[in-house]
Amino acid sequence: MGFEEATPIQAQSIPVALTGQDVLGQAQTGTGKTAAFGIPLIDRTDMESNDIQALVITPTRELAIQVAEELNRIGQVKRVKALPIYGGQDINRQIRSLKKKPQIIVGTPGRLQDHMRRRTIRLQSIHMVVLDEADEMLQMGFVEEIEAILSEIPEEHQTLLFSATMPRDIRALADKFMKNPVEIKTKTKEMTIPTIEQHYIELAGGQKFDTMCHLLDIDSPELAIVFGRTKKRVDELAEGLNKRGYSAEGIHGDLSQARRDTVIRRFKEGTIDIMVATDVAARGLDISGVTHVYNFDIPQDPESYVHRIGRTGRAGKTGIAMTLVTSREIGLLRNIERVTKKKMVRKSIPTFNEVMVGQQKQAVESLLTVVAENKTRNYVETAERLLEDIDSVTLLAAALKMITKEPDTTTVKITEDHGGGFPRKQRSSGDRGRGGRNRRGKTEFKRSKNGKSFRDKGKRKSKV
Ligand SMILES: Nc1ncnc2c1ncn2[C@@H]1O[C@H](COP(=O)(O)OP(=O)(O)OP(=O)(O)O)[C@@H](O)[C@H]1O
Ligand SMILES: [Mg+2]
Repeated sequence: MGFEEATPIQAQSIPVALTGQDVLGQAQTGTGKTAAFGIPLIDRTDMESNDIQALVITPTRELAIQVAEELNRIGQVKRVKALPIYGGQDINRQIRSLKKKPQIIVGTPGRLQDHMRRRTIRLQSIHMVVLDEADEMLQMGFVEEIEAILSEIPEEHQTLLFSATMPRDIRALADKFMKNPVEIKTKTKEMTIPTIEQHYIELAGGQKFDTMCHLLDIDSPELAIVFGRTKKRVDELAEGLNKRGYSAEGIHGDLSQARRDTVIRRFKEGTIDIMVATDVAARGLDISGVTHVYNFDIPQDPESYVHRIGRTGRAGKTGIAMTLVTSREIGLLRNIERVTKKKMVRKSIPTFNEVMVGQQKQAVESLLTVVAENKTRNYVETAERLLEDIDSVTLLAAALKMITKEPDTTTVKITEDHGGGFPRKQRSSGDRGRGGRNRRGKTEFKRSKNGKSFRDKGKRKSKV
């Protein structure tokens, strides 16, 4: 895979996990936790057996796909097969793939339970379980589902639990699901990666959109993720950015899985360079080339912040994170700083002049590239003729004006947002917050005509 040395979390976890002990592993975003649990999983897979031997549970579908891909890369030589099983994908197709005897399943809780109910997945031979982003699954209220899944797994199994954040209540989960876990924490003062520059701008809600555009103009990110608080805002933001001439697409839990897959693919290939997302894309996603993360809306809790900005600055790369915050939300920002033990640098709203400077810089770069290509012969005669009447500075300035993208002022309306202010856990059940994920629990339990539960479907939809 081209890795030259193990990252600290890998160096510390792999030997312990290889002995079969339970591991509770915490290390910053982008430091290779997937391989930290993936290498022991692959190593401890018995190729003589045709059974499913390991189960990885992830909070989102995209993460299930990505983790399965990474496990397949790690297991390539040994020929270990990992299969992602997630909601929104044709279940019959998954049933067919399950018949091909993968040794490892990577799944989201809801769909895993679907397969358990249909008896299309056998968990009786599993001896390794990984909870990736364990604290998020706890936060999303997946504990019951995970318990139900684990109850079908033989008592004798190893559990590996990983995340970049381990809030205190994760202990309860660890106590519930693990046996004397070895706790491995890579030593760092700050919870965030030092190579990510962290900035914030304090502004009024109504200034956010223009400011966002100006930042994009100045920074000209290679790939950027813009996080919005709700699905509706993500839709409006993506649409607004397109109106202003940026190539952006939104991703959130109300879109079809096919659409979500398309957005991720187009973002990875660089067909679009801005992905606007809810927290559905905050965890675990490893997309190279993400140079900037913008929190159009400040996240509700510090963990969410850590994971969101961790989509940049991965595997030793640098990154820039910018958070837009209104004055009434400044408390949330200070709380994030306190928990991450890292101060964000305050920036001011970019001025028109700064935007112009940024845009002109890009225009000059394009111009100089053309100069370097040395293919302007066909234009020389015209240029010389023009220079007879107009002085060179005026002429060049006019050409620059033509190729410079001046700030676009197309009117864009983003619905005012009154949602911020409380951490997720404290919010009331009517709050739309993170896609209504807290509207969960038994009250939503419904039965369809054929007796199958719709509950998971509804829950899953609202969560991821
Ligand atoms: N030993 C290594 N050397 C170099 N790169 C590595 C190494 N191990 C993993 N990577 C790469 O680093 C990137 C980040 O890894 P990974 O996604 O596992 O991070 P993570 O710790 O799980 O992050 P997050 O907390 O965001 O989920 C991946 O592209 C991975 O292939
Ligand atoms: Mg990860």
